[in-house]
Amino acid sequence: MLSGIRLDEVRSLLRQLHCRSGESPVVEMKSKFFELMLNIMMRMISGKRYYGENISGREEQDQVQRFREIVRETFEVSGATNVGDFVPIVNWFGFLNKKGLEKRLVVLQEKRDEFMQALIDEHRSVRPGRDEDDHSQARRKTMIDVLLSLQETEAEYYSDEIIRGIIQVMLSAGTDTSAATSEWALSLLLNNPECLKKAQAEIDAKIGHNRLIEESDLAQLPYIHNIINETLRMYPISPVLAPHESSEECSVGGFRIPRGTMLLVNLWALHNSRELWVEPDKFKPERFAGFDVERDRFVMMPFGSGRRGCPGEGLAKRVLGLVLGSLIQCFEWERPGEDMVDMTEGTGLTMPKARPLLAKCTPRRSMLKLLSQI
Ligand code: HEM
Repeated sequence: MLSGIRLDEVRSLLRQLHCRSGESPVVEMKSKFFELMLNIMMRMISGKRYYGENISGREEQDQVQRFREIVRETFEVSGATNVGDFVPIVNWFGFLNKKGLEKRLVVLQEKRDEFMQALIDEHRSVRPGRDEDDHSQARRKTMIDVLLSLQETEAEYYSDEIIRGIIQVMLSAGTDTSAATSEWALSLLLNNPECLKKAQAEIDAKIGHNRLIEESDLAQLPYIHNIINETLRMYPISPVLAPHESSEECSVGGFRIPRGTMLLVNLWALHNSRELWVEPDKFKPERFAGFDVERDRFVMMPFGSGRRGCPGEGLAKRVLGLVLGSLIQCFEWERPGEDMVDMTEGTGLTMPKARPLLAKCTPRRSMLKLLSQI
């Protein structure tokens, strides 16, 4: 669903990277991935893009500025881990600080609500015409349109408040996560050029140079999947998953867990354990060739597991495959100098790289004709 939007946005990134003639070949990729994921998500939600080309008009510019401001503040506030959430006694000492953060969150939530409500109202006033044929309706239908149709039949559940909540959770859980994973993956490939060559060879053999990769090609590109899995194993975006709470008293690994206890799963330790993985600190996408999703379910779970596992897993894997596959198909990627890419982990809501990735990007000769046509 909405795969045309994802393809269009990835092609816009390819165009940007190609049309840099005269500029340095070294590109800062962190912001490129983040803006790409935000554009993909907002176009699927509302049909609008807020970064890059094709943004014109005074009113549109104002809306863009407001959206970017909200995004900046959201990630700034959510990146500020509040230690008191995990160790409540700290709140006794940092009471004033906590109040300050809470106040910022309340003000930010008001701004977000106002922005999202305006989008919902706009969609409500221009619903896809009932006299349009099925094909053009499907083309124009955004997630807000779908949620508003559900509101017509299940008004109590699909209230505007719930729709605003769904938009917000998709933006905060579904953009930074995919952007950061793309950045870790490309960084790992720059440090392991033999894996990059192998991925390129797979794409050349299965897709060739006469057309660009599409999502439907991903099933034929197992090595790209292996790269994504290996990246998520080594650099899981939520290293301790989201905090869970026992709804009943239970037992975990022989320990009695009272009802209402916060439980953090140390995913990073599981993914990097020497007992479970051979040479866990080495980037070896090949290790996933014989991976059995069912058998190895609790050894590798970058998207969590069970009822509260990530509902965006399928979408994330499709987007990551399309983005990485397209970048590898169209460009040669190298480190800007002799030094290895610094893989130090930073702090934040989703585990970011401490230093944004700089990469040398040159269009592949065999892809120049196609790149000049997009
Ligand atoms: C590489 C990309 C992504 C990774 C690694 C990831 C990972 C995770 C993890 C680890 C959790 C917590 C699961 C748990 O505690 O058991 C989670 C929750 C969630 N994710 Fe993702 N995610 C990604 C992309 C997405 C996308 C694209 C969306 C939406 C379109 C999304 C929506 C959500 C939501 C709504 C939750 C909360 C689920 C709940 O609490 O019931 N995620 N994700």
